[in-house]
Amino acid sequence: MAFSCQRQAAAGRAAPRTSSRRVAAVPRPVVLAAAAAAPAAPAPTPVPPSKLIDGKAIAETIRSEIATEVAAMKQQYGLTPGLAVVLVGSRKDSETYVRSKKKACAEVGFDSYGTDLPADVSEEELLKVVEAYNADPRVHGILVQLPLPKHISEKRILDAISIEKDVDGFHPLNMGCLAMRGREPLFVPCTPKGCIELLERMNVPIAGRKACVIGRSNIVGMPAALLLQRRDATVTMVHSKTPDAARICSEADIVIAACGVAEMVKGDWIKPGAVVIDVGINAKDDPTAKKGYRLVGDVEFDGAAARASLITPVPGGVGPMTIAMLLQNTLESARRAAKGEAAPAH
Ligand SMILES: NC(=O)C1=CN([C@@H]2O[C@H](COP(=O)(O)OP(=O)(O)OC[C@H]3O[C@@H](n4cnc5c(N)ncnc54)[C@H](OP(=O)(O)O)[C@@H]3O)[C@@H](O)[C@H]2O)C=CC1
Ligand SMILES: Nc1nc(=O)c2c([nH]1)NC[C@@H]1CN(c3ccc(C(=O)N[C@@H](CCC(=O)O)C(=O)O)cc3)C=[N+]21
Repeated sequence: MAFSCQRQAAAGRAAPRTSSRRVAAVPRPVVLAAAAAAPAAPAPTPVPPSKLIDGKAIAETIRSEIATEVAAMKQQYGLTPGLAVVLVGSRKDSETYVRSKKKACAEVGFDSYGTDLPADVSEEELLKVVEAYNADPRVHGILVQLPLPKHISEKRILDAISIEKDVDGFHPLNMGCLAMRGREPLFVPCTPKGCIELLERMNVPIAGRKACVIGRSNIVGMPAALLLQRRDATVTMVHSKTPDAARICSEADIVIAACGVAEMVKGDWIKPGAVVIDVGINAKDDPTAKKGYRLVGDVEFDGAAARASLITPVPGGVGPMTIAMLLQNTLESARRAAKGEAAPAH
């Protein structure tokens, strides 16, 4: 197979990178909840703002950088980046994510295209939709929202997305290039890319540090470990069959938690001074919350924050970065199209 993943300049590689600029100062929340009335029970010590990695603010900065580049691209090439989002079925969480992706597109000046299909759509029908977007020159990125219904082969659908429009970075050729030395993927998966971007924008050194990645999924844990390892961290991966996860985690300078188990990573799993990136998004019953639940991560926040030097909150940490990275990948794809870079044979 004549295939090259090597056209992308920098996304999967160690710094320096050109696709995003470092922010000089990261906006931090300034006001701690004022203790107007003393709480009846002792509340956990508030986390100092200086410990928080404000993913929401960093993602906003990135989105405004992207908006500036989109305006320039429109002027220089008369080209507007386009993202196609395909949603199958009517899972509430998927509908919410798809809505926020389309809104983010509009805010930075992208065109977005959407196809909503019923949960019982056939694999063949879905493939036709993907193929139509593959052939559409207005579309620079294609995202098929996961998970797909059981009767559809995720593998077959992800394989059908043109690697040049694979802004999720889930195609096996992009994944394979990420795993190989001397190769560069065309796109790096958005969530792990967002985790690394947070570390870099917070000036957290990665090279030579010990990292622990909890979870080994294709979309988060595995590519996160590969990205850290590409930046010369020594990475240990923990999964559901790992017998001594707490001990392994407690040796790490950098922890990326992506196991999908609410608040599994406890405070005493965290080495004092470590940096904690919590990817998890879990709904936890909370009768005091408006919706009857609140979002928590895979890390028990208060306990971990007491020991960490930096930690991401949930929500407002990795989630907004995932969307910012999706926009960044789509912009990069449009830039390649504008420059007429040759398509690799595949
Ligand atoms: N913020 C964001 O943008 C995003 C957030 N997420 C969130 O991140 C989390 C992970 O997502 P995803 O990777 O898709 O999840 P998956 O369910 O696909 O993978 C979970 C991984 O965690 C491992 N795991 C499960 N239980 C344990 C355990 N008890 N101890 C150690 N490891 C365990 C599994 O191990 P094994 O391989 O052995 O089964 C698996 O590798 C979820 O909370 C999800 O909602 C996901 C995508 C984006
Ligand atoms: N093809 C595909 N690509 C994906 O990238 C993909 C996917 N399928 N399926 C589902 C997961 C999940 N995911 C999230 C994106 C944004 C937030 C996000 O913005 N979260 C906010 C708000 C959360 C809320 O309020 O509901 C936050 O954490 O602050 C979360 C999770 C992308 N995923």
